[in-house]
Amino acid sequence: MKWIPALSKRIIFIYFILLFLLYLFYVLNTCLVDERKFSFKYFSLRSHVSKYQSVTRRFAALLGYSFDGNDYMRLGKPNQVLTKRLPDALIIGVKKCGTRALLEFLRLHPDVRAAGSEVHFFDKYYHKGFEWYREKMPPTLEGQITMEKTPSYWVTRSAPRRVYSMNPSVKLLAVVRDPVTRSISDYTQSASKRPSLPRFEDLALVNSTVTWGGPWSVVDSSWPPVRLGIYARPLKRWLRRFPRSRILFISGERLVVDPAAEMARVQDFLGLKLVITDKHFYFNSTKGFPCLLKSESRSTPHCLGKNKGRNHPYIDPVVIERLREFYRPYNEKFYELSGINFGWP
Ligand SMILES: Nc1ncnc2c1ncn2[C@@H]1O[C@H](COP(=O)(O)OS(=O)(=O)O)[C@@H](OP(=O)(O)O)[C@H]1O
Repeated sequence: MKWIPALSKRIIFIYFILLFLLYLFYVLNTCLVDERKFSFKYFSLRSHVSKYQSVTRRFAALLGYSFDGNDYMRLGKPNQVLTKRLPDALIIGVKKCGTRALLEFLRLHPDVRAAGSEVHFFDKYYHKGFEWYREKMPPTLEGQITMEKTPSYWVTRSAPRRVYSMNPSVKLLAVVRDPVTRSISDYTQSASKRPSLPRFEDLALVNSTVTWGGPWSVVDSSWPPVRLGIYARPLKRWLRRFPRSRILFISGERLVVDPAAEMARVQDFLGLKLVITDKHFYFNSTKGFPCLLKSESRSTPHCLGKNKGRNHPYIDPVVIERLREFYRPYNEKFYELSGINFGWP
């Protein structure tokens, strides 16, 4: 080996050291990406698995990784671990009351991460299990709140029990709105998909025969757009599982008129620092709704989609009045149960 000059020897030595370090990096990386693969590939012994799991987990923790049941996840900065978690808070309803607006506004907060689309776990996919549900959640850092919104939870009979079994201290948010406007909004959505739908007036009232006065029309409380506005019934079910202090009621009307004030209540309820303020909103007079100056995904001003804030059809005032009379006792009951008088006409 004398023929190799001293400098070249040093270069070859450094080259092998680098090669070894590269190999070490590869092995560690493999073990961080899939610890089972690591254990079987390098030791082929089942008994080694748990031992190496704990070793690799400890090592991963040192590097700022964490194991979420499937993968090791990490953020660029050390000690910041991204993990998918079950929700800490849920927007449980009510359909057509402003649930999307609430979620989009909440997403402006750096400490909130939310699933983009409705997950429907507690109503449709409960049989898939909590691991399935967790997979649907966005990865969060420790201290961040995981959320999702599915308005149909509000009226799903089994939802309160199921949500309770996931986490009895979960925080619940319910947006509510004048049930008459809500019913028209609900109808407008259906009519936009089915233009041949009968008039609102024809669906909201149903003929009933009373012995002393001939045919008479009454409010059809079984028609879903009407039925969903009876907020007191589902609330009773939620209150059987959760104390009232765990449910925040948000006014759909105030969310439009003064979004910053309503969002201040929401942030306080969720234990978040006040970040979302009036600086985030502007009123778009063409749309007739508050829109966002910027958001997590877009740096330019934008409104919610065109399916939010639709023009409602003209409804016969007589039918509106009939609906108001119909809802009045239910609204009173709802004010009593929620502890808030929403002042709906
Ligand atoms: N900022 C802003 N922009 C647009 N729309 C807003 C906003 N804030 C509240 N709203 C009201 O939200 C209504 C839709 O409610 P949801 O999002 O709960 O509907 S859904 O249940 O998810 O289909 C929607 O109902 P319609 O007006 O009937 O479309 C709006 O009145």
